[in-house]
Amino acid sequence: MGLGSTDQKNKIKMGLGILLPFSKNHSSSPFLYFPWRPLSLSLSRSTMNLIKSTGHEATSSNPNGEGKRQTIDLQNGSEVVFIPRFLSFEESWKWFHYLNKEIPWTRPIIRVFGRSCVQPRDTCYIASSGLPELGYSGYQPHAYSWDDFPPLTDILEAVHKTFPGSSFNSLLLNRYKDGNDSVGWHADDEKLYGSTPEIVSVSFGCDREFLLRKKPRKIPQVQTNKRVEGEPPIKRLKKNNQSDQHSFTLKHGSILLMRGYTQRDWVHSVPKRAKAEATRINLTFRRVL
Ligand SMILES: O=C(O)CCC(=O)C(=O)O
Ligand SMILES: [Fe+2]
Repeated sequence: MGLGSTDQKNKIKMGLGILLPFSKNHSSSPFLYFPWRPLSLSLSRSTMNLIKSTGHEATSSNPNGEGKRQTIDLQNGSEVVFIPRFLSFEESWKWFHYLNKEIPWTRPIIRVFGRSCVQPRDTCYIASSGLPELGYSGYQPHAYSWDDFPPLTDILEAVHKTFPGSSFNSLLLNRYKDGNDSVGWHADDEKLYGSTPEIVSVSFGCDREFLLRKKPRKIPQVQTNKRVEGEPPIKRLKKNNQSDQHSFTLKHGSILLMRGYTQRDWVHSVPKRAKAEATRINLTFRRVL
């Protein structure tokens, strides 16, 4: 069932709202959703402490610059940038409907901890020609061409404008049908992205929580009396503290960038959420070296 129906849209957790007919300029969606509640960014307190607001984002699609750009310093060369309203609601719905309908979504079989299972979300992969092939969890997605989906070059351009110096050449798309779909803890640390990849994530549809957690670091055991002479020190996992985890609510039209050593030192996930009853579509832009 598409998201064009009133029932489905009412399920989307963006606050209560009213549905108004779309103006004649907007062909792809019959409705425009107006939230009565302003968008708010939900972050953990530890994340709030680290946030530096660096001004308002004013793009052609968002001329009022309503979404504040927030830079979260994760320390040791890792950083996240979050812009809650990268695209307007209206424009984001157009993207949602286009992607939901036009992308050839598949739900592949992947291998996790040595077992085969159905990936708990739909996916599709687009890449510039001539790049090395992507593979993850024993799955090698077919690489579609950007020319197969011409509108996507518009959003790619907007992403490049928002993050000057970025130059993405591939896109992994995810579709979470409802709160039962998810992505488990992982880092996008495949060799083909290099040691400090920039990964940009644009979200459409249902709000979902995005979690970041520092990878546990092995430190030498300090209690030397437990050591057996001649053997290397026992390693134990350092306990994470509050600043080692962050939570973002990725709302319709938001954008999140991870950069620096975030993929080396942190893992991220979009966990299952019983309350998420509608579909979310996510675009992750990457640069294959
Ligand atoms: O859906 C998201 O926001 C994250 C997706 C993700 O982590 C990935 O595709 O590697
Ligand atoms: Fe990821």
